Amino acid sequence: MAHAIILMNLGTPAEPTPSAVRQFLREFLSDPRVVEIPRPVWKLILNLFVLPLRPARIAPAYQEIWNHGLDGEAVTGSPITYYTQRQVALLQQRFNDAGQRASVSGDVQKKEKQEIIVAHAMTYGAPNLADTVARLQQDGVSGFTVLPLYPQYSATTTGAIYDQVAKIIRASRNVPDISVVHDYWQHPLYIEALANSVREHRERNGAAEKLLMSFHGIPKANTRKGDPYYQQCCGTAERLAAALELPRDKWEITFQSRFGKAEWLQPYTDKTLVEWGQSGVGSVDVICPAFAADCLETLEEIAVENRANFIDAGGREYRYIPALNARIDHLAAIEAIVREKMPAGICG
Ligand SMILES: C=CC1=C(C)c2cc3[nH]c(cc4nc(cc5[nH]c(cc1n2)c(C)c5CCC(=O)O)C(CCC(=O)O)=C4C)c(C)c3C=C
Ligand SMILES: [Fe+2]
Ligand SMILES: [Fe+2]
Repeated sequence: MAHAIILMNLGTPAEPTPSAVRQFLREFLSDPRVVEIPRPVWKLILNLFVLPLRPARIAPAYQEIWNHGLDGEAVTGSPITYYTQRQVALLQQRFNDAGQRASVSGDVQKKEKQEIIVAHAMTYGAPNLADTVARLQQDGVSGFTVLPLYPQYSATTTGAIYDQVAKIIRASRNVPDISVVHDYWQHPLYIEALANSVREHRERNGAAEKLLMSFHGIPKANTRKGDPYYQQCCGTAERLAAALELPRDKWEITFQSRFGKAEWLQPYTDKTLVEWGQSGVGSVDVICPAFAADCLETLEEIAVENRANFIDAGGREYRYIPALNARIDHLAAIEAIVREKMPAGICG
């Protein structure tokens, strides 16, 4: 008997080409969890405007981040996949080491010990969750703990993963023993890892005048309808600021990656940086706590596009603090979050 931990993130195109980006966006943007516009209207917009035009515009940005790492990391392929695979390998190692320690100390009888297998899946693109679960079942896995790598719950991200789990359950006669972590926006080890990353960054570069915490946005209407994402982002930001003992005028929370014409969560990251540059803020550190791995939205939109927004508006120094990626304290947080969700009695 074995138990599997599946780390999930959003996904990415198979290649940085317009046709692969189109294929990825078609799957992603067809999910009613992501875009809530009535289906017939959205289908028209998607097929007439978004899919014919956006891939050619976005593919060059994907080309820039492909094989691109921060701090000298030798990233291959799309960074989000690379870092998720690193997280899988390091988490597997942690469970193997813990299992070995338990065997040596005699805590676990050999016959009781369950093998823990760590894998990853992407909500869109490859590898998908259904194929991953089926493959693991063939390898003898009977129980699953799914960790959406989204610290803050949103129906657009974590909700979409619950849908995919529900689909697997609906299609099963002997339904798998499967549980999903709902959120971890206030987990002390997650907050500690974020705070450590800011502290280390400041030790190397000095502290900027302001710390900007930029979260991926969602439409404002989703919050009005009950999506807790906004409140959870604010909760993470306040806890991070408290851990760093930052006075309120030294940090700000903003929302990035607006898509379409509707109003999204505010303040917007790009507008804030322009305002700061124009109003004499000289230096800014930017962290993106909602992203467990660096990806297009951090490496391009934050580290490149928004740097230009700030500098062009008069800002002097702009520093992006990398996502938690494969940091040891991030893996410690992930391990703790998963262990808290795993059924009692499973050890590894
Ligand atoms: C259309 C609406 C979108 C919503 C709602 C949305 C929410 C959301 N997304 C992430 C995390 C990521 N998004 C990424 C890329 C991306 N996101 C959207 C749109 C929405 N996201 C698009 C169209 C794209 C693709 C790029 C583009 O065309 O602009 C990624 C990066 C993937 C990669 O390949 O690197 C991540 C990660 C969160 C956390 C979130 C809501 C909380
Ligand atoms: Fe997104
Ligand atoms: Fe974006």
